[in-house]
Amino acid sequence: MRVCVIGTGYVGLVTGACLAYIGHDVICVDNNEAKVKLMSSGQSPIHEPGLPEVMQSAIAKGKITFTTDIAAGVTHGEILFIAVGTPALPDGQSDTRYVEAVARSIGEHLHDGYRVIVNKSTVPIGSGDWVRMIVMDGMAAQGGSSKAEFDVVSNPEFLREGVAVFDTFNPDRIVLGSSSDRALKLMQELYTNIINREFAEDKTLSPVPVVVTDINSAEMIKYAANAFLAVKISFINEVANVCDRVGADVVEVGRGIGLDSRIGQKFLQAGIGWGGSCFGKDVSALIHTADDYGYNTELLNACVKVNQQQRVLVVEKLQQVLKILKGKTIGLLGLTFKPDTDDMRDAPSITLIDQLSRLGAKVKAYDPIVSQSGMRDGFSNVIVETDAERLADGCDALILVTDWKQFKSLDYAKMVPLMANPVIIDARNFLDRASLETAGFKYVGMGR
Ligand SMILES: NC(=O)c1ccc[n+]([C@@H]2O[C@H](COP(=O)([O-])OP(=O)(O)OC[C@H]3O[C@@H](n4cnc5c(N)ncnc54)[C@H](O)[C@@H]3O)[C@@H](O)[C@H]2O)c1
Ligand SMILES: O=c1ccn([C@@H]2O[C@H](COP(=O)(O)OP(=O)(O)O[C@H]3O[C@H](CO)[C@@H](O)[C@H](O)[C@H]3O)[C@@H](O)[C@H]2O)c(=O)[nH]1
Repeated sequence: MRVCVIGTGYVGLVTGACLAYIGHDVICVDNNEAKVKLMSSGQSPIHEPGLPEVMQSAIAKGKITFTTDIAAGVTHGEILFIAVGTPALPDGQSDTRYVEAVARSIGEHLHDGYRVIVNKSTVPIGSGDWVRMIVMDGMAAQGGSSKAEFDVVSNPEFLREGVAVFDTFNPDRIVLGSSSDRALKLMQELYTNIINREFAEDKTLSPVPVVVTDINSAEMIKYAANAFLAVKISFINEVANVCDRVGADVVEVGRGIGLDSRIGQKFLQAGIGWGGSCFGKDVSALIHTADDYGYNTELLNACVKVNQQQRVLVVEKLQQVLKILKGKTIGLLGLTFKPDTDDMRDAPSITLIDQLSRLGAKVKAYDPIVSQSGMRDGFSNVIVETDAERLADGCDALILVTDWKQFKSLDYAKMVPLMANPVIIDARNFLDRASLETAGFKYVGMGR
């Protein structure tokens, strides 16, 4: 099928490349010229395992092209995906201005035929009708000459960064929200190979469940899923804080409760709290939507508060060991919000850098992906080292911030003599306490 994906970030590029890989004819549109140039040469502007291979294979087969020309994309696609960012505004509500610009532009370039316009971006509940209205406005701007027809579908995305390609070929479910049978039929056809697990790791599994529902419910499913996961993490972090006080080990507790099939083992890793581009903004947007209707989301407010406290708690643990942080050098192991990505949006490391700098400490960092030049404006005070031993050199403490798997096998014994003070705060409960203590570290975990 002919597909156009508008917005080639973590979601749009992965979606476009994977759909092209399975045989669709895809045009990816982005208004960032430098990105389009890079992608056209087969390179991915983001670090996402497996993505360059999928892109290059699709390019070699002539299944995907990249352009800044939205008119070309809109003319080409039977299915038009909107996959631009919806970041949070300062008051917590979703900033839908990029979606609006794209929807208008689609309308301005829709001249004839039938299209399915898909909201892939995470958009506030009610955006389906709003996008329809904006597209119609764009079409009206053609002066009544447009003969095009279209339907809007909500098809929220559930991929995780770092495993985005895997998640696209092995989804837990596909959600389709629409009142149009015609549009729903085309969407099911688009995803047939994925539904039948033809590109899945385990091809013997039964087909991917497809949740066909109304647009509002589809939009709500996305927010509710992220909110539930954020609450689950805040819950285990709260349990960890009680464990710290009573002398229990939250890792054991998580294992013990997670074996209950009603609870499940996943998302029970206590630590520095959740971060990333989605949980914070999506929970805030849901809180904001509820507030628009006069409803106070007590549980979600608490989930956010626990998460904010959890980041600060790591600094408090450091203060308990070192007492004064002014004049101390602290080394951060990891900068990205999670492993296997280059994404630092709402990363806990940023809060740590702010807090530690405010308290007068010097901050150094080492991350397998983020280099000194990759640090965004405002963080020039952070020295990004090129390996973990250089990081340890002269530090009064290390904080394990991101659970990159290569951090498990660092030569910690070699790092101890390099440090002014061999302290490590394992803010993810990721490392082996016994071997670090044998190496000479004072080990501090989270809730254990
Ligand atoms: N990142 C994730 O893991 C994830 C997962 C599920 C859902 N989502 C949702 O998907 C959406 C996109 O997220 P993302 O992380 O991929 O965003 P992103 O910021 O990485 O990418 C957005 C892209 O859109 C482009 N863009 C902006 N305005 C444009 C325009 N007018 N025309 C063409 N291109 C334009 C930008 O240049 C950028 O490349 C958001 O709503 C997000 O909530 C993200
Ligand atoms: O037990 C856990 C699991 C995760 N995290 C943290 O939670 C955050 C989010 O992790 P994860 O969900 O793996 O990453 P994302 O790529 O942000 O994916 C989430 O956000 C996406 C954007 O909406 C959704 O598509 C995904 O389904 C949803 O998992 C990260 O900071 C993790 O370190 C924990 O602290 N403890």
